[in-house]
Amino acid sequence: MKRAIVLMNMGGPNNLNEVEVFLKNMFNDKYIIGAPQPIRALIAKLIIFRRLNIAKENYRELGGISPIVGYTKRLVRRLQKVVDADVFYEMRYTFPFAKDIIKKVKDYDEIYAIPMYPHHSRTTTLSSIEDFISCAKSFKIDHKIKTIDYYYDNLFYNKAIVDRIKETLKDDRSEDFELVFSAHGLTQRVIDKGDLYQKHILENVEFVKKELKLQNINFKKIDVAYQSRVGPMKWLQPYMEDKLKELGEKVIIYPISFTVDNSETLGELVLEYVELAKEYGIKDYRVAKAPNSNRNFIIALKSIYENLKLK
Ligand SMILES: C=CC1=C(C)c2cc3[nH]c(cc4nc(cc5[nH]c(cc1n2)c(C)c5CCC(=O)O)C(CCC(=O)O)=C4C)c(C)c3C=C
Ligand SMILES: [Fe+2]
Ligand SMILES: [Fe+2]
Repeated sequence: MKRAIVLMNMGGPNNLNEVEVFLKNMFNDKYIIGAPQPIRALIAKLIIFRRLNIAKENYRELGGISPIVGYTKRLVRRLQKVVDADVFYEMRYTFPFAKDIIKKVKDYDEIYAIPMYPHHSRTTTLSSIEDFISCAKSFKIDHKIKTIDYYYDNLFYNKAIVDRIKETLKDDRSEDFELVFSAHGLTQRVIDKGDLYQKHILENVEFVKKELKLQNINFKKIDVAYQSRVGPMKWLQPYMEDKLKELGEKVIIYPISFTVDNSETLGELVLEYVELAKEYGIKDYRVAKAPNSNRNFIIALKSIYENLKLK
């Protein structure tokens, strides 16, 4: 029996020339911009016109490549060591696309497509799964695919988060710090139409709180805020920019939407918001790493795969 695991993520530019392709593919996704064609293509053009140079500058500061690429490749190598399947990754908006990986795995007996999104959203999980399955259909192998909608309730995934928070705290007293879970934002409109993302984020926070309590780690205060707002629409609130104003002198931010570090974590949270934090009088501002190749996260992915095998 030949099995393949395919980790599915959003992607990020592999070099500065790919920034435009990344944004173009993202904003032409009907799950990201809800408007019908040709209005969607027009909106996409407009956003790219306004955003391309800012985005390029952000990626230049990160070394000309999205951090998502390296962290994903490393995760693939680490997972490969503990499973009886060949591990691949594919990206929704940048190379390697679903079609590139489907070509490699088409002769496998079973294909386990695991989203790198722990929370369900139509804009991320559904978009990736639908794209992967539709591509598999064109190769007549869609019946081989098993997938999962969300796993924010997985114990080992939550333990990985607590590991990262502890690493960020180092030997300092948790009671002196405020912990803020930063989630990637989404327009309020998408949520009002029934998207599960915010519900899953808030439930995830409760799972982490439970694990923190079990490990006897108590923070001064625990909060949730939303980052990465783009455009004039109303997004999920509170916005991270506003939340930072309310905080005390010692803060740990945990990037809860992500399983691997990317431009939103190492760029926006680490490089951009640190400036705002200084301005608002935060003296000790720390950002936790995403799970990446954390031991407990590898166990989580392995357990998701093993459970899917039984289905
Ligand atoms: C309408 C716009 C966007 C929606 C909706 C959205 C949802 C969403 N995105 C992620 C995860 C990531 N987003 C990343 C980058 C990014 N996202 C948007 C816009 C929307 N995201 C933009 C314009 C960008 C590019 C960066 C910028 O110009 O500011 C990334 C990082 C990719 C990388 O290169 O490292 C991730 C990851 C989630 C989880 C989500 C909804 C749940
Ligand atoms: Fe995004
Ligand atoms: Fe952003």
